[in-house]
Amino acid sequence: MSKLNQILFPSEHQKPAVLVLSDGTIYHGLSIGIDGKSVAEIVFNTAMTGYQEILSDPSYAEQMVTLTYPHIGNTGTNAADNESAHVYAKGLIVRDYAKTASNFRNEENLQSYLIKHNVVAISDVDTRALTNKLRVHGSMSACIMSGEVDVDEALKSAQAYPGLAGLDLAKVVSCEQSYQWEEGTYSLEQIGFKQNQEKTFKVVCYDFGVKRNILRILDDLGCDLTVVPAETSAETVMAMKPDGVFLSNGPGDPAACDYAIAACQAFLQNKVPLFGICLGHQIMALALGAKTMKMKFGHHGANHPVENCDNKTVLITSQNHNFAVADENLPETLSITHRSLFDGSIQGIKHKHLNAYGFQGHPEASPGPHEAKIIFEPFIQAMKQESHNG
Ligand SMILES: NC(=O)CC[C@H](N)C(=O)O
Repeated sequence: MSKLNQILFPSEHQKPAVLVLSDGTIYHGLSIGIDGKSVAEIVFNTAMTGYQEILSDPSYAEQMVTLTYPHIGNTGTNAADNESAHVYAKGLIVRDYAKTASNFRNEENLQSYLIKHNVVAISDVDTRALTNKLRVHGSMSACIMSGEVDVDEALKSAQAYPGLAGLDLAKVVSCEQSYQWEEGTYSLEQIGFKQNQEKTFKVVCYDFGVKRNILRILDDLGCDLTVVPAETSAETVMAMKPDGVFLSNGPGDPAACDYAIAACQAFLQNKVPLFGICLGHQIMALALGAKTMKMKFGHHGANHPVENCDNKTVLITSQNHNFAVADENLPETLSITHRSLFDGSIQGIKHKHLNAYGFQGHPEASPGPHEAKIIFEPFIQAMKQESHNG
């Protein structure tokens, strides 16, 4: 098939697909992925761009994503925009799949990308009605079936799915072996990733499902990065003599990651500068004695306003979380640095006496606005200060 045909007619004919929610709601549509069945928790994401980065964000393991932006597929996909080596989302739900991908960076249309990565996906769904339902009722289990469709079986599967609470997925998606990361952020001028030579700090990054753009930003900021598997002990990491430890984003319930909470407590005891993003922030909070809770429908999007509690400035942030640090019984040693302007939930914390910082949103964006990049600064400053102190 010629490239033009591939773009205009991504499949010979479109097969039927169905999305069934655990409350019995049924949406019929068309398959834009593989034939098959997928069962997971369903969430909605309000980002207007970045479907490829969303699909390849490991934090979406065991979730299927409905995108509220109606036209999906218009910019195609490319190798540079993957946030990891796989697609982790367990399904994709869209309103209108764009059969023509038009972008100078396009390498492969979304449908063949989905098929290549074994994703079940459905288009022609009333995603506005679906999102309204999820907002009112909260997250639910759901099943997508495509190709051969059996609504009764889909409903049974959706209702049997237990949900995310209590699930430790960080160690499932984590890397198997440690590795060095040596790549900066993407430069449109260079049409490629920056190669930064100057490395000032040795940082060990716990991979709970890390997004590549976090590593790239840390690389830009002068960090010599060693990425380690989720279950690496604190002793192993301390033996590497890091200037700081970074705790990544990742899927699942933070309270189930007891090994990571224990490692984090050891770093706090040893006064190693710590910085956690999303799951990493939640794990750090748990290590410090805070509690986490499951939210009604979470935060997923690239347009979430977050207030800096000190100076009352607002950041528009990228978000993807279903759990949050609870206000109740927050230890005295922690101060709240940021709150969501949507629902008031805790979005940032710091320890009052140690160099330990957590941010609930995704300051690396990808997709999303870049203004939250300043969130990396306190960690970098803490490592600078520690190296001055000796
Ligand atoms: N993006 C993330 O790191 C998500 C953290 C956690 N799994 C949550 O859903 O809240």
